[in-house]
Amino acid sequence: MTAPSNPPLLRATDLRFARNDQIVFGPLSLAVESGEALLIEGENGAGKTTLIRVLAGLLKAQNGQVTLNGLVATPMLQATGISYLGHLPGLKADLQCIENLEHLGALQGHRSDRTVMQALKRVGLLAYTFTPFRQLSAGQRKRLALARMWRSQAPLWLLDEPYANLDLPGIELVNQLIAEHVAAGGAAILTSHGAYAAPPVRTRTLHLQAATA
Ligand SMILES: Nc1ncnc2c1ncn2[C@@H]1O[C@H](COP(=O)(O)OP(=O)(O)OP(=O)(O)O)[C@@H](O)[C@H]1O
Repeated sequence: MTAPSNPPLLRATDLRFARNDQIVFGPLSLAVESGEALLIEGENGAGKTTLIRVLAGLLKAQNGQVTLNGLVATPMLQATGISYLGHLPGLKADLQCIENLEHLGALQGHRSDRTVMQALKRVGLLAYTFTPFRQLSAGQRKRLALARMWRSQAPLWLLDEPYANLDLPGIELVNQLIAEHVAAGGAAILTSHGAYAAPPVRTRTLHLQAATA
């Protein structure tokens, strides 16, 4: 008798999303398991952001189902199981870097073994600890969003264009963070409009093509 295998961290089945009767993607199915990454590729407008927002529970698909660890996704399961890094980083313009991480950690929970200062150091922002978010460059903002994700307890990371605005060390940082997270049993789904970077881990690729109405 074979041992039952664990369900994937996330499985999407027959997902289809349309706006005003115009299909954006689908129906499509995908899964990501503990210990791997899934790269969603596609040109501008192919629907990558839309798909990742559906997976995060920020948009509702017309058809299909998303499960997390075999359970139908609910807002509660998505809030605890998923850490989402989107184009808008969800950080407060008037708060300092340290205040932003403290605020979000208190609100969303955080790993007890990762302090705010460790997170700022990890992403190369120690010198900006007391700088208000609004004064950060685009790449520094992305780094702060990565610091929030690094402290998160969620096993599944959803990263929308994580390499955008980052210099080469920043791209390497994203890859290292994903590699460590995946090696520790987590999983990551990330989007990219070009295959100019990919995490150095077991990675599956899904190619999205803009749907023609
Ligand atoms: N709020 C919106 N209202 C109407 N249409 C939208 C909205 N957001 C996106 N779209 C459309 O949905 C399609 C998919 O957009 P999406 O942002 O998911 O693409 P993408 O693959 O992430 O593109 P990019 O690589 O440029 O970020 C595009 O045709 C876009 O114009």
